[in-house]
Amino acid sequence: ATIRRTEPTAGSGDSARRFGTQRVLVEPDAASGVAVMKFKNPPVNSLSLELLTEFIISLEKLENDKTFRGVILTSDCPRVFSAGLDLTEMCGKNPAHYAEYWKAVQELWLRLYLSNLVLIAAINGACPAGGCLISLTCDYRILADNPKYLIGLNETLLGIVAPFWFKDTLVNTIGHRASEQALQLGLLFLPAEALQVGLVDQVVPEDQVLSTALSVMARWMAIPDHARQLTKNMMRKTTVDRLVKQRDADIQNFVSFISRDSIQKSLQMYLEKLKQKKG
Ligand SMILES: CC/C=C\C/C=C\C/C=C/C=C/CC(=O)SCCNC(=O)CCNC(=O)[C@H](O)C(C)(C)COP(=O)(O)OP(=O)(O)OC[C@H]1O[C@@H](n2cnc3c(N)ncnc32)[C@H](O)[C@@H]1OP(=O)(O)O
Repeated sequence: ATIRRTEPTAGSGDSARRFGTQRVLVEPDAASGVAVMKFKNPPVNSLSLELLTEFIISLEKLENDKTFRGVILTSDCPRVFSAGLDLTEMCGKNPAHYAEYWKAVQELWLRLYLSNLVLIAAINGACPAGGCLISLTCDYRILADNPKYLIGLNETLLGIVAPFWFKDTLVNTIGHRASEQALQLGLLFLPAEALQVGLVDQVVPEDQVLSTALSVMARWMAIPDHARQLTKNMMRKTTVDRLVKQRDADIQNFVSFISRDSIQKSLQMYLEKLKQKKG
């Protein structure tokens, strides 16, 4: 993927020179040190290998540019933040592909979860499974108050199982008992329920998600970076190390689990159901 610069937005000067890749738009504002990263992989921002790769490249570019201290993650696709992992990457492929794909999923989580940036999820659409995981890696989550925008780790509804580091991320956010129930039942929470259980930090009207994210960002960026980053690291490093210590085993575990005929069948059936739903 190549990073492309696009023309500055009207009346904004250099600080808003947008850049990004085909599937990840980056709207940087150097003056405030905040960049907005938008997933743009229509129709539902499914986390394809390409999107994961482009996301990692764009995130790394922002992390390496000391101008930026905070990033807001949001969607350029209407009604959907992200539909989660791209199911077509996990069925009908070969073990080598599954391994490559899962390594990219791990990489995205590792980079986001321990990022030195302030990360705020401006959730402007449905946020199941992998989409929910991305929002959980952020420091703060704002969800649009729309009953269609469900959020949760619903893997069991597909007949699959969220891996331990998905589980750990959820437990770190909503606690063990709430996670135990949410994961086993594959719960997708309504905005008010997500707020109540602590899955999101704020629920606001749809047209206030981004402005709210910007004002929350200002509050987080008022904290001296070094102190905040060391504190974030203290809170999250044990969780991250659990995966780092067994990354290859986790990949092998994924490949053997996802390659099972029974799992392939349930993923195919789930995809078919998604397509019938429209018919
Ligand atoms: C012990 C454990 C060991 C190892 C680990 C084992 C297993 C791995 C664990 C995996 C973790 C997985 C996490 C995941 O993210 S799996 C993906 C789960 N995602 C979902 O369940 C969401 C499915 N999608 C939806 O619910 C809806 O699409 C929606 C609410 C997001 C949006 O609804 P819309 O009505 O707006 O859009 P649709 O008509 O449903 O979809 C449009 C289009 O997109 C296709 N599509 C939707 N979601 C996905 C997806 N996740 N991947 C690929 N494609 C997707 C859908 O089929 C439609 O396609 P067509 O236009 O009909 O071609």
